[in-house]
Amino acid sequence: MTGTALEAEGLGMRYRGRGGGWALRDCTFRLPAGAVCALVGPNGAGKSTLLALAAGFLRPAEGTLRVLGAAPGETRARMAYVAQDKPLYPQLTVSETLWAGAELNPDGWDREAAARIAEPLPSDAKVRDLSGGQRSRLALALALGKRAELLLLDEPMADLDPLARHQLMGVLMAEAAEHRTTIVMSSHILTELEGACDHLLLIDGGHVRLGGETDDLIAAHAVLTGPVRDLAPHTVVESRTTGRTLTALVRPEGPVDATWTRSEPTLEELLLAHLRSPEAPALLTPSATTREAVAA
Ligand SMILES: Nc1ncnc2c1ncn2[C@@H]1O[C@H](COP(=O)(O)OP(=O)(O)OP(=O)(O)O)[C@@H](O)[C@H]1O
Repeated sequence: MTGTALEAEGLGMRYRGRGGGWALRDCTFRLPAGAVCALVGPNGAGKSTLLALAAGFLRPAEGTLRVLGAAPGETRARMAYVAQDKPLYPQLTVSETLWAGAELNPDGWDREAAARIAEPLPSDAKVRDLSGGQRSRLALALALGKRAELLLLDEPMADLDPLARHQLMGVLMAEAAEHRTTIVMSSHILTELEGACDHLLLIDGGHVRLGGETDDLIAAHAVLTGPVRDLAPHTVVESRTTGRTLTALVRPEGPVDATWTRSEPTLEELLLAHLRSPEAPALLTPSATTREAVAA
């Protein structure tokens, strides 16, 4: 195994005052260093909680989370975290914010990377007068300027217009490729993730449902169409019948009978089928499986 960016073992988190409900529970997975990982799941799934735990802003109620090989709080200098509400100092201007970023990161500030992202912003404008999308751009400029090994981005593109989204996604991907930066990015916009992210972590109801390389997760599934009959021995994630035709998304267990018409699911089909079928067993590819889980 090469380096590990994130490794969770039995990770659980509950907020005080929530009547004992778990925001995350029994989460065990690994994310290799250098991965560009989409963190997906419905509202309230636990995505922001996981990112805040990784950033060291929350503490687990149970289990462990290692970030870049250490406890989360110990690696803050090596990672950048852009929270969902993009906290910035409202009274500072854009250029003062970038100046503060440079001052706070004297050893590794990448002025050019930050300036490239912040370039369309009015440099004299106060942060409090920026639009939501402009604030997102400034927060990303700070994150990239830090030249971190790990970027934790909570819905970074949500407020951005399509052109800005496209441009910034390109910058992020170039960053990841050039510096082998690990990126974990939560998003609800599947089209934004498809093609950009090589890894996927699907969380639902506080549990990890899918984890690993996107290509491997897709390859582990098949859409089968044919006359209605038993799908054994395959693991069925979701099936539906229209007249006499059965269509199912399965994890093939051994060869697939040639009487089925078989196709590869799209990423969206894979995710939606799992979200509609909470009883389908979780699947982690080998790269997402922790050492402990392998040993057990
Ligand atoms: N500060 C908090 N206090 C109490 N409960 C919280 C707090 N933050 C989150 N929760 C709860 O924890 C669970 C997970 O929330 P979280 O924000 O991590 O989900 P999410 O996947 O990021 O959702 P979204 O896609 O809506 O941003 C939810 O049930 C939410 O209500």
